[in-house]
Amino acid sequence: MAQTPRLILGSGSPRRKELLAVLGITPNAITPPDIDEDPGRGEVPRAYCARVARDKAAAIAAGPDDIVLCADTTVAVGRRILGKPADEDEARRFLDLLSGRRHRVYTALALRRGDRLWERVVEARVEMKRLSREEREGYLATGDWQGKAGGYSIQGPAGAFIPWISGSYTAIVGLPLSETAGLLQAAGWPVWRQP
Ligand SMILES: Cc1cn([C@H]2C[C@H](O)[C@@H](COP(=O)(O)OP(=O)(O)OP(=O)(O)O)O2)c(=O)[nH]c1=O
Repeated sequence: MAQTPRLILGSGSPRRKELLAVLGITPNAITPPDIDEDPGRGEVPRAYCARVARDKAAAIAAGPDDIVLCADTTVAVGRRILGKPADEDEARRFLDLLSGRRHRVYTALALRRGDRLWERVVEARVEMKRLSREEREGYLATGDWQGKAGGYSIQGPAGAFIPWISGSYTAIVGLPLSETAGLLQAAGWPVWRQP
């Protein structure tokens, strides 16, 4: 029987580690990628997100038989890309943009094993209620916006601002479990191995 390959989670996101753990998967190593996440000129959100996930997977050092799993989550308002806010002011501007409207959240997966690559982009739609000043400032004061694409996290206190989603909840949190399990299996990781 073929040996189980090593799995490297190429992500410093605690959410991605926790979501993998939901599948009973503990990676053999966790290596946060160090790449330039600036969007290129004219780059549209979906293509940007896919490209960043691919760049992350390419940047992680791994053996030829290791599986590298990387992801990127991007919030999009029309053609506008909202990444992780640099500071509270930027988070405030993002929330003002998102308040009272629907936006899209893309999470791109990139799995690499040697020179083979498996990719998926998962799209979800999210509605944020119209925020009062008190809600916005109260949320910003929690600090939960830090390190979150679009300046909010649905699994945190900002969940109180999200009355409706369409698509995968786990994709919004940062790792779509259905597609992740599918790609891991395609790359040779026994997700449903019997103990
Ligand atoms: C929209 C949204 C994003 N997020 C998070 C998921 C991602 O961690 C983060 C987007 O940044 P990413 O660049 O996708 O990931 P990261 O920098 O946290 O980690 P790494 O690149 O090392 O994998 O936003 C939530 O946790 N909840 C949400 O509702």
